[in-house]
Amino acid sequence: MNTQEDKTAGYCHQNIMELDQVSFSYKDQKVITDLNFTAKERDFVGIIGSNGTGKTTLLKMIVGLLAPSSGEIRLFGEPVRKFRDWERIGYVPQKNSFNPLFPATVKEVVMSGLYSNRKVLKRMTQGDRKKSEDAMEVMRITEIADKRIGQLSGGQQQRVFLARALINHPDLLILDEPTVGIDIQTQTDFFDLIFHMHAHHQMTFLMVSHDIDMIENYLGKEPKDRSGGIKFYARHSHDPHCEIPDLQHSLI
Ligand SMILES: Nc1ncnc2c1ncn2[C@@H]1O[C@H](COP(=O)(O)OP(=O)(O)OP(=O)(O)O)[C@@H](O)[C@H]1O
Repeated sequence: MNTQEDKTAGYCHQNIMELDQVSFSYKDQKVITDLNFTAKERDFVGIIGSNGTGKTTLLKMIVGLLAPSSGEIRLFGEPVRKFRDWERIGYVPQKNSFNPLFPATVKEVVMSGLYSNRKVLKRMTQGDRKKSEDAMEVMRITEIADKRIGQLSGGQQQRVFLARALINHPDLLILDEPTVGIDIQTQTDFFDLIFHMHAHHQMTFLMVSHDIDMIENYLGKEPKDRSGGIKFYARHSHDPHCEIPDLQHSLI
């Protein structure tokens, strides 16, 4: 018989992202072969591998930008090709960089996260504005909200993309080498912030990184799984009551 604690633990450990015998080829070049892995709710998964092992390709498949050649990927239990609940997912792709002449402001880029992934533009509500203000405050970009994105430094731009990914309070945050081109202090602040979010929020993270020291410090020295050239490091955060503080909590 299940105790209340078992039920709570089950609720906190749902499968968020499953790779089931996933393979991928670009034309004749086989990049990923029979990959299996499951990320559970509140896992922080670090994905490590040499250049060209297919990490970015894997993330693109997970967010539905590429389809596997064979096998299946499931998000929240549903095959990606049928998945429609994209607001539950935040994605920060690799090496975002804007043409300096790109006219959008920081605020506009952050707010565009509300309409990501196939959602038709609609009128801005008071609630939307509040979400945007919260996300900018968490990423400490409120002061530069009216600046043009193309005029910011690489580190500031990265914070803007993170705010954009966070605006819908995603259950799953997917980051592709988020600290490339960012100075050491900003990298440290960034990792402190996302590790804090992992520890205190009901969020799951998938992060590709070449920063093996940072991965090992937070996720341990032994990968949970490996396949081809890709290693998956993982750490689970879990409190017995599965409480969800609001996003502003991350400021503290
Ligand atoms: N659009 C594409 N068309 C053809 N081949 C591609 C394409 N994108 C990537 N590749 C090839 O697929 C392989 C895997 O690329 P991918 O970018 O997924 O690797 P990665 O592990 O993310 O590498 P890195 O650590 O350098 O970012 C590489 O050999 C790359 O050249």
